[in-house]
Amino acid sequence: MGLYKELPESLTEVDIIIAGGGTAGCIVAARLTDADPSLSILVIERGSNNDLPTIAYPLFFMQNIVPGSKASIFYQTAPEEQLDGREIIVPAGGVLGGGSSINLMMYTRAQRSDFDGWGVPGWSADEMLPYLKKLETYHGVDHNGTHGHDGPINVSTGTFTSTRFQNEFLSVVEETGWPTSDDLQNLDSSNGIGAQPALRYVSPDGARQDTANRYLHPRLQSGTNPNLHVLLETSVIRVLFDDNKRVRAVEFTRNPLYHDTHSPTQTVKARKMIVISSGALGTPPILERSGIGSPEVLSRAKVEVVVPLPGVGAEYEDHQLCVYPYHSSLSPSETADSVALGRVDPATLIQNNDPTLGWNTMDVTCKLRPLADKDITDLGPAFEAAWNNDFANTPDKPLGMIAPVAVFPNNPDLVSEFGPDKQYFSISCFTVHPYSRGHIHITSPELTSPPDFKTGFLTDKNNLDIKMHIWLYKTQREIARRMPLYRGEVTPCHPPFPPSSKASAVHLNQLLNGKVNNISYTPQDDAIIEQHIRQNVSTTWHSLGTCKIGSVVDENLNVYGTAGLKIADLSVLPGNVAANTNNMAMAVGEKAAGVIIGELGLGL
Ligand SMILES: Cc1cc2nc3c(=O)[nH]c(=O)nc-3n(C[C@H](O)[C@H](O)[C@H](O)COP(=O)(O)OP(=O)(O)OC[C@H]3O[C@@H](n4cnc5c(N)ncnc54)[C@H](O)[C@@H]3O)c2cc1C
Repeated sequence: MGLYKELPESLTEVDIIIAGGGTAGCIVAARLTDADPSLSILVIERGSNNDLPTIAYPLFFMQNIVPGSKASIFYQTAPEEQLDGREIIVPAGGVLGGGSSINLMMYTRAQRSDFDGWGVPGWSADEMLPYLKKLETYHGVDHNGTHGHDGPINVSTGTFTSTRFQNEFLSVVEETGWPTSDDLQNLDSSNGIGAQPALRYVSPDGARQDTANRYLHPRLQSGTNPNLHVLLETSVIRVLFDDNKRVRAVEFTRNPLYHDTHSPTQTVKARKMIVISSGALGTPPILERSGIGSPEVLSRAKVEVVVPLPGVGAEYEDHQLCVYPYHSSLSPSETADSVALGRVDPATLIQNNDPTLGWNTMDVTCKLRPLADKDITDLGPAFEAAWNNDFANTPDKPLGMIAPVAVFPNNPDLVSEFGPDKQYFSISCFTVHPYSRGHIHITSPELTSPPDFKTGFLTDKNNLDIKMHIWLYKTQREIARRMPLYRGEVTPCHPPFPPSSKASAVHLNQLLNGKVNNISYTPQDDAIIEQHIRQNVSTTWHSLGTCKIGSVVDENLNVYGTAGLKIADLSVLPGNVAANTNNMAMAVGEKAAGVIIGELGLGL
């Protein structure tokens, strides 16, 4: 099996090197070796194999991002003034399979207008649909043939759903006036706006569907792809070029996280191509260490310029997340609190083959935009102008996504006073087309130097992103209050409204009586919400756009000014998408493989 922790001495040169064995990288490798098994391919992955129990069982997803986990890379920003001076930590996948091995497995697809809005040849919704279908075996209802039925990634409800929680949330969304459907991910139904019962990257028998297990390992194990090689626990430092700026080789070293002794720098040559696939936060540093990037950044970092490309590492985007927990009348068998709050030993669940093991706690997928004009005008003239410009005429463009989870996801100490038998739910809200941008750049040629990273969250000059969050806060809270299982807000995790405010948090013994009226918020309340968001907004782990098509790569993913160098990961997205981003990363992998197969004439 071609899975190594040390490069075999015989392997000094291959046809194609893939720098990063993450979500997209595993797909590129698998599709290329299928197209031509004689092609020698080397994937170099910074992390370990993905054979950990926290990865195998969907329920334990949070364990992959707790501090100290080796399954994630923790990219840390400098203090960000607009976020109350906080240093934000953005985890990304750090094992084989990348984000797909550690993520929350929520299945959503980008909107038709996301693809079409880019205006990039080959990347429209209709042109990308074949790739979206190719990657999946969809176990939901497929009304109009827009889903795939024989791809590697199973999309299903998994082995458990918290049905009462799901039904109550969907009913309130529908009563409020948004559509609900069994499939909002087909690029067209209800313009993709509204809510649906969640599907996940989990097989019907409860296995996580990451791209390492679903694309790469079967080829490594089958014996039919002897020229596919995967080097684990090894970091790519940079790409080396010849005098014509054609790629020649990759420089790499063993990852000190896994190897005690100092490792020398090694190189491996690429005959045909190098594909960088190290993710939106991992790819720009590799390019910059290779001399590709903004001349100012490179000069500060003391790296010689090979190709000046100011777009590298610029324009960092993420979705920006706030999570609001609630007290509930749910029973222990309807939430994941037993695991999250340490009330049950995970080993017991495994021993009992508990159905919740194949669950990710998120039972509804929801993309919302305001129903009433007043909601827009209430957010002020600058927001109204932005809405009219960017949203009003694009009816499938949501303002945000709202994901209810049947668990208390914060520090257990915050709810210990309420006793060991209490159950919670939370509503996660994230903006999907934020206006703010950040950046990631190297600060030296060394792999080990911390990057200059800023998320830039909430830095847009007209405060439009914070307005979206204020709308999301009020909207999700009205939905929560109308669910019969709602029993009030978990106070430390909501804006600290004073007791005199009509918006102050409550803790109830029973559901809200009679007709529930919307809370009316004063300007002081809005200021308190804003401050709370600045103090709490965080990553949705949806990093993208740091090496955009049109700025760093062309539509065939070639890095401008070089030959034989491509990028295949979420750094290439020219704009944001109103979806969780795993689907897009897999689609980029499929698309990149299709382009390379065509260019190299493989499988003809
Ligand atoms: C905690 C978390 C939860 C998420 N939840 C969801 C969800 O529920 N649904 C959803 O759709 N999306 C979710 N996402 C987002 C989604 O998983 C990512 O957008 C997607 O996986 C990114 O794919 P990628 O190929 O661009 O990069 P990645 O999958 O991150 O791949 C990059 C790979 O490169 C490796 N690498 C980095 N630097 C180097 C180097 N120098 N040398 C060698 N290798 C390197 C990394 O270890 C990694 O394996 C989540 C992400 C995270 C982190």
